[in-house]
Amino acid sequence: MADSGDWTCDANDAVQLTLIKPGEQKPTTAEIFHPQFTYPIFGDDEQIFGYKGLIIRLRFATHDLRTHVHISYDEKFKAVGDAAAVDLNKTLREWVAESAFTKLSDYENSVQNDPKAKDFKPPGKLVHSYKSKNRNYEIWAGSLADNDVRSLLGRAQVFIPFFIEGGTPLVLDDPEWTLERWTVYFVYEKITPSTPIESEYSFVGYSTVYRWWFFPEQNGDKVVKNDTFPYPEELRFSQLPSRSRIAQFLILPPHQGSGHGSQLYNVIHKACIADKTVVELTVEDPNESFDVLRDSADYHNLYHTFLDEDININPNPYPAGSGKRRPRNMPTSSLIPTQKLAEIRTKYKIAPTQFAHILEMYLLSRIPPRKRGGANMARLLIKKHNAADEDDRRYYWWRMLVKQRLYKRSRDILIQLELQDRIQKLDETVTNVEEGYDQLLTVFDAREKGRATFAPDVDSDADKVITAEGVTTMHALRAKRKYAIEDDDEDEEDDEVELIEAGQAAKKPKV
Ligand SMILES: CC(=O)SCCNC(=O)CCNC(=O)[C@H](O)C(C)(C)COP(=O)(O)OP(=O)(O)OC[C@H]1O[C@@H](n2cnc3c(N)ncnc32)[C@H](O)[C@@H]1OP(=O)(O)O
Repeated sequence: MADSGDWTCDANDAVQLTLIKPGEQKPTTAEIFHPQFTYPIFGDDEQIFGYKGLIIRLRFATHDLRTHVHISYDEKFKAVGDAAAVDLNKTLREWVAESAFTKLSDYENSVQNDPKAKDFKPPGKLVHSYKSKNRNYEIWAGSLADNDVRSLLGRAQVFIPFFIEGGTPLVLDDPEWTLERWTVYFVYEKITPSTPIESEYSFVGYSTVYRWWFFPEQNGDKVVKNDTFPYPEELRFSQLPSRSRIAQFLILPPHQGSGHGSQLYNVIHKACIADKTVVELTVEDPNESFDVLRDSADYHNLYHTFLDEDININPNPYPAGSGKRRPRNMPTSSLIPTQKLAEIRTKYKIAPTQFAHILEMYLLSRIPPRKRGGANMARLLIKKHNAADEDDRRYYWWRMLVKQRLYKRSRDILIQLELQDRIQKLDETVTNVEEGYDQLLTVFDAREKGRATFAPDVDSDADKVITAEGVTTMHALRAKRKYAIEDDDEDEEDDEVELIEAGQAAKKPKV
């Protein structure tokens, strides 16, 4: 039997994703890129056995994403006993629609001579237009109950196993009342066609958002009603109070890092704010890159409101003459304007934990860096809220506020620790949180000083940031980013928060 190493190839290299459009004589390649993951399709090792020179090319038409699968190789392993080459057609059929397994010439012909392409418009309604790097983009949105939205999403979902870790494609043949809960946003570049038959639209990315039942807080007595079930026709699930929940969010690799993710997130966020039935925007199992995008967008959206409302930590929360001894309870509502903050959160429809992160980041930004942590810490440990300098006191209270939130969310874990260990664990975690915020703030504040818009201005070179160490890039800062706490703002009640060791990055697999 041949050495298996010779017959095994890296699935991420073997799979090529290609966007194609009509050319002079035959279709040409607009973009070509490789997947980030293939483990859902080919297994954890992301290896394919049984081929030499294997190329699995998935072609997508730039406008409507009609798909084609083409497999080519130099040699295929002849089965010996149980050892046989992976059955690629069978494996891929679980992920790609049957219509993609046609003759290449038929597929190319359908792209090259599609009479509808030149009039193609993305399904749904145009909800936003913007420019990035002097190119024009549009965001369209439609209900999943719309056939055209559903069929385009069906094709776009092929990208999920390749780019969204743990993501699963949506079931598209659910009953209409449940499809109505979903809105799909498509991002397209609007191009100038180079041939008369080419479409003006070229796919960039998409997101799916669904309405998630929100149980309103009951004031007073709860009343059990004897209403009829099923509910009357007029009661639409799409009109009941709900949270909006982002489920899938993808910008294709050739377009990443150009601000499209931020534009798309802001459009979804604005739609939530405008919709009276939506209480808040939440996200299903965000990954770390999505968290950065969301933190960045939410920080910039809230920054000016916090500034206008002069949100800051009150360095003197205790009434004058109350003595040196600190009362047992945290004076939270004297430290920060809790009522006003609750109003801001409700207005912007940001989920509680996410709002707390942004607020903590903002409050930290109001304390001069030289007053935070480091050499100052030893003095602060002794002086605490009695420190002479008000920024020292603010920093002390900032740490206490973060500890308070962490403690509330991690109480079940923390109470199992000895008091000293508990204190130490909380302290380490706050330091870790602060470090993560600090790195983000370097970038966010640099951007705020330069410009400040609701929707991010994506035309300038925001990737370069000046820090104490000189000019660095977003990428370098991102690499240093730490997630100190694993938490999920959407499931406040039953969520277990894990305090993790400093320097350990939390990964949240999507399930
Ligand atoms: C709910 C979910 O589906 S979670 C899964 C999210 N999707 C994926 O991970 C699929 C693959 N990746 C992507 O689709 C994209 O890279 C996204 C959606 C994560 C980001 O979209 P982009 O268009 O590249 O983001 P955009 O250029 O708008 O940048 C937004 C911010 O996030 C930061 N960012 C972008 N990509 C990354 C990344 N890979 N890691 C960390 N930060 C990132 C940017 O620096 C930027 O910060 P700034 O606003 O302060 O400048």
